[in-house]
This record gives sequence, C-alpha cells and structure tokens, in this order.
Amino acid sequence: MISAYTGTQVRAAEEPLLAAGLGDALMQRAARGLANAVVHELKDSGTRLSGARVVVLAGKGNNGGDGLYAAAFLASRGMRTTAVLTGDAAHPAGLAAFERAGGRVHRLTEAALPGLAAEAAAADVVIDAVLGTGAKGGLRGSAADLIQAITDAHLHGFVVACDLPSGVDADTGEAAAPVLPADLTVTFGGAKSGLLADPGADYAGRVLVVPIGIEEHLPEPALRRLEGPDLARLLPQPARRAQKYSRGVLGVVAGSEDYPGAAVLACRGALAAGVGMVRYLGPPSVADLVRQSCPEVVCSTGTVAESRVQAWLVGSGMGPHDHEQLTRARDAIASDLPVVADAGALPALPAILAPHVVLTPHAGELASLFHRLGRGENRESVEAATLGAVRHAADRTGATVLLKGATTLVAAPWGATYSQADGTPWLATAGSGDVLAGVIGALLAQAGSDVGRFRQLGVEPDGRWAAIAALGAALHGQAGRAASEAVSGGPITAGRVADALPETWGKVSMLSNYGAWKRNSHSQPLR
Ligand SMILES: NC(=O)C1=CN([C@@H]2O[C@H](COP(=O)(O)OP(=O)(O)OC[C@H]3O[C@@H](n4cnc5c(N)ncnc54)[C@H](O)[C@@H]3O)[C@@H](O)[C@H]2O)[C@@H](O)CC1
Ligand SMILES: [K+]
Repeated sequence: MISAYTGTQVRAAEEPLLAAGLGDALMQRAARGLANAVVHELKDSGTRLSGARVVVLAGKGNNGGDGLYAAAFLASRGMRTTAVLTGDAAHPAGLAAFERAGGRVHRLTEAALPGLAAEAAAADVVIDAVLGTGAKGGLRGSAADLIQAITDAHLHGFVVACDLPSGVDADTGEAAAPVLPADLTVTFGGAKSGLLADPGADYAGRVLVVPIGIEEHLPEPALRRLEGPDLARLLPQPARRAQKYSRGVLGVVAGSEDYPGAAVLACRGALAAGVGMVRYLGPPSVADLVRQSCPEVVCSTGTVAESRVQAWLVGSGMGPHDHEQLTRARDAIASDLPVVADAGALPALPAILAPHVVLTPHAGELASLFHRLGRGENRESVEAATLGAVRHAADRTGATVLLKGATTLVAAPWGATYSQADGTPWLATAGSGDVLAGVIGALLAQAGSDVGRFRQLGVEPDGRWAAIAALGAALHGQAGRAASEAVSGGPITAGRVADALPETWGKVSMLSNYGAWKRNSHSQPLR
C-alpha cells in the first residue's frame, strides 16, 4: 500500500527530529535521494553523467535548500550545474555547498529571464525546487514568468520535481498555474496526498518516495493507494463448499429502452468479477437482450422486494423518465443491502445515505449532485479539486463516494480515502463505467458481509465499502490495461474490459500467499 500524507502531517513528523537538531541531516538525506534519482534518470536516458547540464530552480525556503544540496552532489560528480535563485534569498547552507562544489549561480531578474529559460530548456535535467510543503498559493511574479516560459519551451531534457511540483498543493492536489509538469517527483519522508489526486497527479509524473528517517513519526495516512498484495488480500475467494447463493447474488437494476446495452455491460462486468449469480430486473425488451448476451443471468420483471440478493447495482443506463426502474432503484437503496448507485440513479437519491451505498459519479455527475445539495459546482470546479470534492460528497451524503477519472478517488464518509490509478486513458470509452459498476456490485455481493476479514486487514466495518470500491476500481483499471496490452497498446471497448477481468483477477490473486493458501487448502483435492 502506498500511504500519502498532507504537508502538515509530514512537517509535524519532522518536528521531533528538528527539535533534536537533525534538520540538516534530514535535508542531506532528502538531497542525496534527489541527486541519486537524477543520476538514475540520466543513466536510463543514456546521457553521460560527466558534463551533463543540470539547472536547478531554487526558491528561498527549504525546498530550494534541498535542490541546492542535490545540485551540489551532482556538481561534485562532474555535471555542469546552474542554480537560478527565484526569490530574494536562498537557503544559506545549501547555496554555500553548491558554490563550493563549483555550481554557477544566477539571480532571477526580468532582464535575465529569457536567457535563463532558454538555458533550462536546453538542459539535460531541470530540477524544480521553487516551492515545497511551505508554499502558500502558487508561483507569483518573475518565478511564475520563468516557469511559464520553460513550460512553453520545447524541453531537451527531463524535469524532476523536488518534493512536489511547485504550485501544486501538497494536501489537495489543486494546481495554481503555472506549474512545470514533471517527469518524476522525488518526495521526502512520505508521498504527499496532492501527488495522488488530480490535477496534482497530472503534473507529478512518476512519484518516488525517499525515506529520510521521519517515517516512524507519521500518523494515519490522509490517502491510501492499494497495490498488488493489498488487492490480493482483499479479493474474495470461494470456500470449498461454496454454492452459487453463498458466493453472492447481485441484483441489477440497469438499462432502459434507450440504453439497453448498459444493462448487458453491467451484467458482464459482474459475471466476470466472481459473483455467484446475477438477477436482472428491468423492461422485457432489455431483459431479452441481457438473456441473449449473458445466458447466465436470471431475468425478471419483478420488484426489489421479491428478489433475494446480497447486493444491488442500480442506475447504469437509466434516464429520468424510466419510472419503473427508478422505483426499483429507490427500493434497493432503501433496503439495508449494499448498493452501488451509478449514473441514472444519482439524481434519484435521498439526501441522507449510509456508507454501504457506493455512489460512482464522474466529475460532471458529481457537480450535478452538488447542485442538488445547494452547492454551486460545475465539472471544471470538481476536476480542479477532486480530493476535496469526493470527501465533501461523502461527508455530506453519508455514502461512500467513488469519483471516476484518470485517478479514481474513493472516500468513506468521515473516513479513509483511496486513490487508484491502475488504468489506461483507453478506458475513457462508452460502457466502461457500466462494467465498473458491475465489478463493484459483484464485490459488494461477495465480500460485503465479511466484516471479520476486513478487520483482519485493519479496515473498520464502516470503511470496508470504500476498500471494496477501491478494489473494484483497481481491478477494472488493470483489466483495461491488460485488454489494451493484448492489442499492443491499442484501443479497447468496454466489452473487452469485461473479458479481461477473470485473468486480471487470477494474476492479482497470485500475488498473495494468502490467496495461494486458500486455493491449495480449499479448492484443490488434497494429495
Ligand atoms: N522541515 C525539514 O526539516 C525538511 C524539509 N524539507 C524540504 O522543505 C520543504 C518545506 O520547506 P519550507 O517550509 O521552507 O517551505 P518551502 O520551501 O515550500 O518555501 C517556503 C518559503 O517560500 C515562501 N513562499 C511561500 N509561498 C510562496 C509563494 N506562493 N510564492 C513565493 N514564495 C512563497 C515562504 O515565505 C517561505 O520563505 C519541503 O517541501 C521539503 O522539500 C526536506 O529538506 C526534508 C526536511
Ligand atoms: K518543488
């Protein structure tokens, strides 16, 4: 699991070490980690280290100090290093070390700006060390002009952000333009939550965490990302004596005369994600299509109350005039069973929900939800502050909220937040969200009642819904990537994503000894 923290949390974890007089040691560790990362990148790109051109953009705070110390290490390895001091001052010890190592120093002035921007654009590496966790707002004045000029130029080399790209909010990932997009962000002590949420993640590039010795002082993370072994441990596995009902039955209320395909794709996603059985409720014409495409699905035109299931999926491919389907959706949400509420169900929600209701809006749908709650938002404002938006939506509705995007965020009301970025941009295709809803519905049906299992994994009962939704987002993303890789990185359809799910599941579960043990002891005959 990747744990991410706010800037405030990381600074608080540094406090005991600063009080013990270890501030300089922390900075040296951070700078060495940054310099090592630059050396790796240069080697990977086939650039000779000796004579490589490095430009560090150094602000006046400790972030600039990290950058100057790192550039001093690089200068001592024979690189041609230039520091551009963007503020009216610079970290004194860092600057002295840089000068001792033979680095050239320029102060940023209006007159020097075009030349310095050109030098940065021509460099093999640009290190962005203008602002770190101590920043208040974005870049201003000539520092902003310089970053804008470099961003607009055709860069010869690559950009490494020191701790975080300057102008990105360490806590929220909100970006105050201009921000220089980094190829790599080397971040210290722990990932910053703003690097794992859009738009910050857009600017961060790859993220490398350098330990600096504060880790034992870090609190509960502000944001988590599930990785392979976590996913494997969370994946439900059938018991030896399982039967289809005990495996979990998912009720699907989706599709309409206008969008019948959404019902098919939701069912295909669910069937491919290990559920014991899918019951479909909806109009006869849609049910016919579901039967033809997925003969495994049991279809009826009945009511929610008549259907025995362990979880519901409602809303995919439903419009505001599908009254019968909307009645079923409301009944499912009013039941005490876990529900994934997607697309057309979102406008029909009661104001107050519970954590076992998982909402799956994209940014536009979340903006509409906020509108109904009396909060003026639009798609752009949600996209500019995804982490704040998803948390606010969860706290305000009481539901678990999954905000779909290049980075998918999941927030439990007043609880944990997850960030998953497992997919590929090819997943932005019609029907992909229906498959995702099917996957999450299937996981809710299989794992929703297994409170003990989540406790063992350190997840509190009310938080398990968010963990399940994050697991679903990760599986869906990885299946999308696998489907694209199967066509040499080419485009995919939603159906292909569903088709890739079982193998993705199998590969993920192989990552866990727990999974292997379960298979050996329960699913295979003893020899
Ligand atoms: N505290 C520590 O011991 C450590 C800190 N580290 C580094 O220190 C950074 C935090 O350092 P600081 O607290 O000095 O903060 P920053 O380096 O982010 O910069 C704060 C300085 O910039 C000014 N400033 C704030 N917002 C500005 C804006 N929008 N435009 C222009 N100037 C602005 C402030 O007046 C202050 O002087 C971390 O990101 C990390 O890189 C690391 O060296 C590890 C150890
Ligand atoms: K920075």
